[in-house]
Amino acid sequence: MAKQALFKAYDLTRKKPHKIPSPPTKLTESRLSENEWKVSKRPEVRGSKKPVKKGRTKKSAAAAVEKAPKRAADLLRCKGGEFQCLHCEAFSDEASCGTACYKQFRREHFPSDRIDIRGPGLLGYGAFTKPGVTIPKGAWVGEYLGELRPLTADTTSTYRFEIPGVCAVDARSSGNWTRFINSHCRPNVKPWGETVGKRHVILFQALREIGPEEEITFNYGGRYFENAGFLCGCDAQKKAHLPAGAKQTKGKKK
Ligand SMILES: C[S@@+](CC[C@H](N)C(=O)[O-])C[C@H]1O[C@@H](n2cnc3c(N)ncnc32)[C@H](O)[C@@H]1O
Repeated sequence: MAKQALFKAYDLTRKKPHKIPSPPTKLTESRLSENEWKVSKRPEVRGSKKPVKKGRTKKSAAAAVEKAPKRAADLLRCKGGEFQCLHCEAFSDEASCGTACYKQFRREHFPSDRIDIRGPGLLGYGAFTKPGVTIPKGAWVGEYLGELRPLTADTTSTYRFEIPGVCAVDARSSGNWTRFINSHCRPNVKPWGETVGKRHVILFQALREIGPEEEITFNYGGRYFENAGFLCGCDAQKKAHLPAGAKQTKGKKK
């Protein structure tokens, strides 16, 4: 896959391709805007909800909310002992599980030479398996990477995924091939929120065997299309339509 081709994108609203300025392929620690975090509510890490103590002044509660994280990557770190690592199956307070688990999981599951980015087509660019590549049912095909942002910041990006209670991963201007996965009403992968090496991750898993040169898709869901203000244009139906499983919201159809 040519490096340049990776970070072209298709803007359906302007109906033309554009290039993304800075494409770090690693989950980024850059662009962590202190101000963005200051105005946001501090993300609440799952399982770490502490009741506000009686007698705590409004001022000190506000100070806790305004403290920005030192590094974006720290946000993904699991706290407490209730998470089980998908790789080593240890619970997160056990010493054996950590960065090594995450690295090993990535090496084992995500060989980089399986995917091509093709397009632009009707839905812009898309992610396809390369000729000769077959992905078995149940395989982990990739991790959704991007900039880590507060849950409350800029919810308009159409490349935004939420890790509930943790933060949002926005692949609008950086990410990996998974940012090119289009939506389909008969998808072949599904996103999961998982824990690998004491880290919150969003992983895609094959729902069935995926053959060579097949487009990789998942169902973005009704809320995505409702927020984005357009209908699903996948080829499961002849006309633009509500995505499979979504309920019609009165007056929203365009
Ligand atoms: C995460 S991006 C996928 C990659 C995008 N096609 C590109 O070229 O960069 C999501 C955007 O792709 C387009 N898209 C993906 N699936 C679609 C679908 N089923 N119907 C309409 N637009 C879709 C929309 O523009 C959407 O905002």
